[in-house]
Amino acid sequence: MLRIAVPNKGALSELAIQMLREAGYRQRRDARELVLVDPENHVEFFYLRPRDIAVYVGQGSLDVGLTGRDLFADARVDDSAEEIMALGFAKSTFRLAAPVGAFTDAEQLRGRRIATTYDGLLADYLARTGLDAKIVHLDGAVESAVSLGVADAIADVVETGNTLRAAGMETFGAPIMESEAVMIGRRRPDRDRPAGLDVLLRRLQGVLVARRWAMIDYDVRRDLLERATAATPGLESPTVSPLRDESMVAVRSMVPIEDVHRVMDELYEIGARAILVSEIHAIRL
Ligand SMILES: Nc1ncnc2c1ncn2[C@@H]1O[C@H](COP(=O)(O)OP(=O)(O)OP(=O)(O)O)[C@@H](O)[C@H]1O
Ligand SMILES: O=P(O)(O)OC[C@H]1O[C@H](OP(=O)(O)OP(=O)(O)O)[C@H](O)[C@@H]1O
Ligand SMILES: [Mg+2]
Repeated sequence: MLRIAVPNKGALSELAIQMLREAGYRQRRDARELVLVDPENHVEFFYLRPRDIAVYVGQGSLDVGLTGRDLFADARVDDSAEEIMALGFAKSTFRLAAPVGAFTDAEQLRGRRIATTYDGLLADYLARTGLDAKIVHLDGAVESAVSLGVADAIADVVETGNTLRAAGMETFGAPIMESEAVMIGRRRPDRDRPAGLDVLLRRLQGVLVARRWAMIDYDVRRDLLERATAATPGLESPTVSPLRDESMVAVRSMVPIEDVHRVMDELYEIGARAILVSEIHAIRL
């Protein structure tokens, strides 16, 4: 049975569980459940602290796990585990920040104190850039570290920047890491690939595509077909079906969700009518 680690709380947990549900797996209903077996799919889910997931996968206790790229880097288990798929949610950047106006460049942190909950990630960054600074480890709410005098700057997760702004802080220097939820797995030869892993990855890939694409249908005059299908090339090639009115055809194609309205406008201009867009629930490419 494939053993999969899933975040049990925090920013990743609900979205990870939702994605696994969309991929057709059973998920726990009660937040106190620590283990859940999905016998039909031959997988077993272990609900663990997001920070610990890389440790379990790195040690080989579990086959794969959903975690954040930043948490994975922070755990420093790169020699035994690797990122196998980016999952497209919980996107954030890991950045340096300080009270507005305090610093403009990372170089200015030489000899200063930086507070973070991601010591490993920060230490690797400091080593990589040859910056000699002191790391102050905290457990959370690092935005208060500077005003309370335990650090000169912080290194933390930034999404909207609202938390920083509310604390009177700003980012400076280049981002240390672009993060998002990822699937990690133990490094091992292909022949030792655990059963069920390929199915899991194909299903998750399907969810990612279904989230990015919609289905578009429309009717158009045959003589306008070339122009219309140029606007809706789809993933492979649009389906064109005859209509009872032989001067017309029906077209069905996939279209990126962010382009839906622009494409509908374009099709209407070309002369297509009865343009309808529907959601894709699941897909296997
Ligand atoms: N506001 C956010 N937007 C997007 N991703 C986020 C956000 N906050 C945290 N994350 C991501 O979630 C993961 C860790 O967050 P989570 O809240 O689960 O842990 P934590 O904050 O370290 O722990 P805790 O909240 O229990 O102290 C990281 O991968 C991080 O990049
Ligand atoms: O840029 P923003 O959109 O404001 O998001 C970033 C904030 O979100 C996370 O905090 P979380 O809510 O997990 O609280 P925590 O400090 O307890 O981890 C992170 O640690 C930042 O503080
Ligand atoms: Mg948090």
